Amino acid sequence: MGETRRHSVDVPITRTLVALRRVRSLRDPCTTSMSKFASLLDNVKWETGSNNGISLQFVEHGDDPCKVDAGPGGLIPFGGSYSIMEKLENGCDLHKLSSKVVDVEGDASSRSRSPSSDRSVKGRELACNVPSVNHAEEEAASGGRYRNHYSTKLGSSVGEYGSRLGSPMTSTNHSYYGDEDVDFDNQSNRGCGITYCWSRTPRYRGSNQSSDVEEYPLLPGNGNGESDVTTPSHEVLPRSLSQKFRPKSFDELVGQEVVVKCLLSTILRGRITSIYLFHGPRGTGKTSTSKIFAAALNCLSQAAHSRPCGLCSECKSYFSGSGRDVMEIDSGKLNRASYLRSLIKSASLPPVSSRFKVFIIDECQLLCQETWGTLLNSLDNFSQHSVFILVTSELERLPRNVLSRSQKYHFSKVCDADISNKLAKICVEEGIDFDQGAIDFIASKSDGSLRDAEIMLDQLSLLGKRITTSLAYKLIGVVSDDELLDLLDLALSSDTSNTVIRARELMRSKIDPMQLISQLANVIMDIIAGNSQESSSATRLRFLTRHTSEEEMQKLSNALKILSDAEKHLRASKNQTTWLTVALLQLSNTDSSYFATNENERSQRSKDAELSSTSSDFPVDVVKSETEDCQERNCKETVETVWKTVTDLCCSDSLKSFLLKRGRLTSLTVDKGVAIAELEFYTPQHVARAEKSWKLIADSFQSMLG
Ligand SMILES: Nc1ncnc2c1ncn2[C@@H]1O[C@H](COP(=O)(O)OP(=O)(O)OP(=O)(O)O)[C@@H](O)[C@H]1O
Ligand SMILES: [Zn+2]
Repeated sequence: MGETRRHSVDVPITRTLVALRRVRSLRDPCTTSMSKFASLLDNVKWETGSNNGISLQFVEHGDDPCKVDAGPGGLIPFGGSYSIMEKLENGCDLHKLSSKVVDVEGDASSRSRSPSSDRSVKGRELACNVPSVNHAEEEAASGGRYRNHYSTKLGSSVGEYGSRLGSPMTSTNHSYYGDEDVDFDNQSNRGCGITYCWSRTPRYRGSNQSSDVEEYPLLPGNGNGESDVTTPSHEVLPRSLSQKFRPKSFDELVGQEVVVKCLLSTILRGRITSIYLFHGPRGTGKTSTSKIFAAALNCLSQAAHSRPCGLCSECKSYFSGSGRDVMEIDSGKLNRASYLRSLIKSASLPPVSSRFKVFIIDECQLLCQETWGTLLNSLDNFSQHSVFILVTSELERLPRNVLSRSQKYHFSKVCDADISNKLAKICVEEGIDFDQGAIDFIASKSDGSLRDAEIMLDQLSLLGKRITTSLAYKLIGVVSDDELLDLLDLALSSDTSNTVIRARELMRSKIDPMQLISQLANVIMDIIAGNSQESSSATRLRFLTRHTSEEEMQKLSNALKILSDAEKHLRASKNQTTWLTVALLQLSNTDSSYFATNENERSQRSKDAELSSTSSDFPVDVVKSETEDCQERNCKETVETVWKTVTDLCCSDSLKSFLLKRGRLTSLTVDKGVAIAELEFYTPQHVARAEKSWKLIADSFQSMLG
């Protein structure tokens, strides 16, 4: 015991630790939907490394262990009438048209329903505004056909945009889908960043484009000093299912019943306030709702509950993109002083031709403090007819005084069943063949975001085949429930080597550790909650029959605890594959002491960890000295588990029992593909014996670490 020797042996590993890299989780709100599929590519890249190694260090127990260091336009208003747009399309000179636009504006502002001519309107009341257009007549003339038109198209016209039941738009109107293009186009054209909503085309910016907002004041050309630029039109087709199926009426919004009810009631009662704040998770319909609400505010339909009707002149001009009183504001640009000034000026003027001038500020969390301050200070100067709709998915980033002055609407995650229904409808409309299981699976993986679900469906539909569950599994990069249950079964049955083999197989080829852990946790929760009985596969039934006893249920709930603790641990770890494997090997325990919660145990472990951390200098992802977090929790037990696994994996029984009896693992360090294991033995003889078998021991470590 007095003598201490340490031996370091480098053993090449043939592969890198595949799972060191993490694919962003499907549940990560910042994840763009396309990136969810990156795991497929990642796996390809990560198969190639071969220059890694395991280093084993043999140390005899001793008082003085000697250390061996190994290194490791303005609202470019549309001309206001189709005649002008047509002229523009035909190559007419824009500048010559400006006087015509003013004329049109003049007409518009003299209409009896225009609030600009009704300065006595108090508050923001809707009810008294009688449309100058005979709505019933108009409906008879054009709209009566509208719904029928849609229903005849349903399911029959794949690829024909706008063929949507209940939509306020005509099927030939493509503009709705184009608005995202418009924004993009604005940016690429250095435009002012403000667009009319639902516009049909990217905006014409005039011949001398400039990013200076003063050249594109937010003022329409209605005699109030507002700008008069119109745009030529070209059709913009939807680029994705989610663009194509953006809801255009309250009816079409999925899963936001409370919000819809409140907003409809607001419209019915005519109690319109000046700031609305739509917040909630991404892809749940906030932006769509802001547009629908903006349209509804100006809709001329007598039947308030059916606003926006899609048929009146206001709706038509809005949906066609020629409306001038609803503006989408680019939050980034609004931080510019000149741009902000223009907006404030515009908001203080009455609408051009509609009841309300609506400013939709999407991603408003991007506004800086000064911008908020200026906006709020100017509120009193704003027209009674200016309405702001703020949209954000990061409520916590908004100043408190903004929150307190807004009417807030929370958009909740859309439930899986609603998402499934919507996807199924889209498939029927688009003529896409699908398995219900695949649709349900997509819904369950979209974390309440209908947009994410639609994007997944879109991508699967590109394969041109029937959308099956296994196709969905492959594309989304997750493992099937059956595979999960198999793995869980092995882990719960203490089948160490097969657990390790199966887990590594899955993580190598299909899924990253964070995702695997979250899927395992979900499957366990389903089983505990008894949600898994319907349409159970043979594997599931087998699993259920094997794990029904009270003790098994206890194991499952401990497993859940272990996995949830391990997930936190994994987040901070560079070697996720190893630690997930270690966590899996703990699942067969009937107590959840692996990640102990007991304070005494914790502090004892902490001491152990500190002690052991003095025996190595490797500043990396290491059991003993990794992070305070790790030290606090479970270093000792983790090391013990790793050691047990490694010995279990030894192919020689005598070596296995020798290692278990005479030696122990004191630390394991993994850094940049190099693993360093530090072993202790009772006597120099044991060290010598272990040295003779170093290759076998290294092999076991290699199997364990992948
Ligand atoms: N509640 C919903 N009802 C119907 N469609 C929805 C809903 N939520 C999202 N969608 C679909 O997702 C697309 C994007 O929705 P939208 O832009 O309104 O979401 P969002 O909540 O504003 O997202 P973000 O916060 O990322 O801007 C829509 O075009 C639509 O196809
Ligand atoms: Zn209308």
